[in-house]
Amino acid sequence: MTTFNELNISKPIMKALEKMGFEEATPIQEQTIPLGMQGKDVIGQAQTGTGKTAAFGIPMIEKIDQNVKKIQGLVVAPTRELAIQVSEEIHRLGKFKGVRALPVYGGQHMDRQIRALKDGPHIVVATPGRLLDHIRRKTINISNVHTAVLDEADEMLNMGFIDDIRDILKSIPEERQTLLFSATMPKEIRDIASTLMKQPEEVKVKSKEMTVSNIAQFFVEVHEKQKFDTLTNLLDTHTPALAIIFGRTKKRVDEVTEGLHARGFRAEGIHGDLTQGKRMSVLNKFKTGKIEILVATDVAARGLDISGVTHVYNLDVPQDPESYVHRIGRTGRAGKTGEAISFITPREIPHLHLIEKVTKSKIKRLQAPSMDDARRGQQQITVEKLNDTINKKELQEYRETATELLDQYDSVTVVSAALKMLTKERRDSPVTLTSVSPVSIKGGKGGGGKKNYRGGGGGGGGDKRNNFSRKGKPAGRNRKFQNKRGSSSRNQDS
Ligand SMILES: Nc1ncnc2c1ncn2[C@@H]1O[C@H](COP(=O)(O)OP(=O)(O)OP(=O)(O)O)[C@@H](O)[C@H]1O
Ligand SMILES: [Mg+2]
Repeated sequence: MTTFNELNISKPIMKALEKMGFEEATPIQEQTIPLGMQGKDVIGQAQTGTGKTAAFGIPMIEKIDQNVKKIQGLVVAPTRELAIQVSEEIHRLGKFKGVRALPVYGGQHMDRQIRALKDGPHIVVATPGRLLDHIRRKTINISNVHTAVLDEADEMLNMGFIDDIRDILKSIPEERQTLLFSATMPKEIRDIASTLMKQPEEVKVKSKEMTVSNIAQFFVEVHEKQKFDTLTNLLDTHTPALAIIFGRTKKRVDEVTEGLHARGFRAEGIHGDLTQGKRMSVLNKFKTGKIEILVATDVAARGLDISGVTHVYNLDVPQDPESYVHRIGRTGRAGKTGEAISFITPREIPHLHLIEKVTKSKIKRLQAPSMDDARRGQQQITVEKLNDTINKKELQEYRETATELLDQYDSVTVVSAALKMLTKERRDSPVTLTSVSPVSIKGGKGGGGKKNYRGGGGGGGGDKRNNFSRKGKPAGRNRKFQNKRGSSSRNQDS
């Protein structure tokens, strides 16, 4: 157990860490912050939700001279939402040092971005495409950058951004420090990545599994045509506080969202075809609990840190094991628990075994719940509400009417009627989704570079200890904490 004090972190950042409620460093932080502060290039791999952002953020902020109004640190991340989130975390960490971070991403007005860039941020957190745009138009000056970070490096290289990343890094002085982080780092990608770095130190937090142990992993075997009914039965049985449902395509996400509305769920979809404004508003609604279900493509699979996500459903099994690791990693973060349930069609069972083998984790079979199970799940919520009301003991003014009712009917009838009134009635509107074809092992990713999984790809670091301690921040489901985070986080885009 290492406290941040022992890592020689400066006073203003210590103050920020205290404010954020971080008490001890996580294993990846403990191992990479000292290397980062020595100026070394680092490849850092650790499981999802174990604090990699602060692991690269802290050393980067330490090196910033806040009196120099030039971009000195650059973080590149694969999606817009992630760029915003990382920028916010850096803002929180660097606040007392006076370090300013700016997210720069596509879908935002160029003019506004250019103005914000002229304002002299110390750190820019960008998506690769938009950053290159600025570099080519000479509307960004990154010639003073001394620290560059590739967050979710494997994903960016996987997506074919390698040339873009090379071009970006070419615009930065060669004597820079380069940090590269992800929960997954297949060997091929690690080899490519290391060509961008100088004798990188590799830190892989040791663990048997690629996934954190606080995510309970299940699968249901289900035919394509039954997926939607099984999904709503599961939702009614599990009654998640916040759930993310991953679908394979944008169309799939739209159809599932519509279907969920038809059955009375508060759900919204997020994918790459939506306007940036819509993407942000959907995510904000989810973060603040205004909707309980986020239906998403893989655009939401990497890095997003939404506190209070209790369940992840893979309505369609992900194409590769890395994607599985990241998707399910949207729950079970910062030491909290979560559940991940993957829908597997009979033909996809071999693919499931491949995922188990590569991630070295056991995915347990779950019996698909029946309509009756779902109904009981919903009634259970009502019973909990009733229990709460009984415990509050503010029932005096209802007693007389209650007694009158009990003179007329037997008690089971009265309670049944009350339960019926209070329970969300299932709407069984028929929903038909357009079928997606099963994933096959040979399929690879969009026909592109097949990976050799035999080597095990490397277990994302795991902390057996998982000893997150966050002062005053309760663990487990907690909407209040969620709301607090959601509203306190500064959105520099608006
Ligand atoms: N030392 C710490 N103590 C308590 N909480 C922490 C600590 N470090 C990070 N956290 C919190 O843990 C959560 C997960 O952190 P972060 O998003 O950096 O994980 P990650 O390792 O980057 O995950 P992913 O692989 O999904 O991107 C965040 O809410 C973060 O604020
Ligand atoms: Mg991350």
